[in-house]
Amino acid sequence: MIEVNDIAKAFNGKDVLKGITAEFQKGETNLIIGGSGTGKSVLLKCMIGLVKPDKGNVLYNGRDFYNCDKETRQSIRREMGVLFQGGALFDSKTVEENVRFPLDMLTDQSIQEKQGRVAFCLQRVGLEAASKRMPSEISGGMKKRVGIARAIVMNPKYLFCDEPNSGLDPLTSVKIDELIKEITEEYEITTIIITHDMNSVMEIGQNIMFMYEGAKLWEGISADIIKTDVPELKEFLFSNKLLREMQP
Ligand SMILES: Nc1ncnc2c1ncn2[C@@H]1O[C@H](COP(=O)(O)OP(=O)(O)OP(=O)(O)O)[C@@H](O)[C@H]1O
Repeated sequence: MIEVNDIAKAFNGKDVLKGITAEFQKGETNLIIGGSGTGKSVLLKCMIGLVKPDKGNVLYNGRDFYNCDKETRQSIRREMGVLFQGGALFDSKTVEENVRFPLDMLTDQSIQEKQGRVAFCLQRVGLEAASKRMPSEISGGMKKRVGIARAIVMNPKYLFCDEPNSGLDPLTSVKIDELIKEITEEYEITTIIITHDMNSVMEIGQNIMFMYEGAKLWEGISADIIKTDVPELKEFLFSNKLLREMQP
C-alpha cells in the first residue's frame, strides 16, 4: 500500500498541489485522472522522488520515503517500476537490452540469471519473438509492452504508469490496460496510472482519484463515477460523447 499524506508543492509561488491525501491499495489499478495541468504528473513525481514536496509525506508499506535513512530510501526505489510516457526506450539498444537495463544497472546478477529474467518478462508481455529487434522496428503498442516488461523486470511492489495509452489506437489501448491489470493482480503490485482515457476509467478503474487545480475532488470506483454530483468531475467526464449518452 502507498499512503500520500497532505502533499503540497508550489513552483514559482504557484500552488500546484494543495495538500493531497490518498491511499493506493496493493493488487489494484489505482487511476489518477483530471484535466491538463491539474498536477497529476507532479504528484506522481513527488511519489517517486523526482520532485521533492514542500510539505507532506509518502509512505510505502509504512516506510516514510522522505524521512527515512538512505538505505531504506534506496530499497524503496528498487521496489518501484516506472512505465514512462512514450515508453522511453533506448533507440540504440535491442528490445532485450532495453528490458535488461535495470538489471545491468542495479544488480550483480550473472548474465544467465539476467537473461532468464528478461526472457520471462518478455514472454509475460507476449514479446519473446521480438527480443532481438530494435525499437525502430516495432509498433507503438509493442514499445509499450517493452516498457512494461522493463518496468516489471526488477519484480516491483509498486508500478507507476504515466499515460500508458497515449498514442495508441483503442484496441491496442484496451490490450495494454488488460495487461497492466493482469500483472497488477498476478504479482500483487500497487499500481498507479495517470490517464486521460475514459475507456481505462470504466474498464480498469478499481480506485479512481479525480484531481482539479491541484486538489483531490473525488475518489471512488468506476461503477460510481458516472453518478457523481461533483460539477468539475461531471464536466470532465461528460465532455466525452459516449459517456454523455450514458449519463444517468
Ligand atoms: N518543474 C516545474 N517547474 C515549474 N512548473 C511546473 C514544473 N512541473 C510542473 N509545473 C507546472 O505544474 C502544473 C501541473 O503540471 P502537471 O504536469 O502535473 O499537470 P498534469 O495534470 O500532469 O497535466 P497533463 O495531463 O497535461 O500532463 C502545470 O501548471 C505545470 O506547468
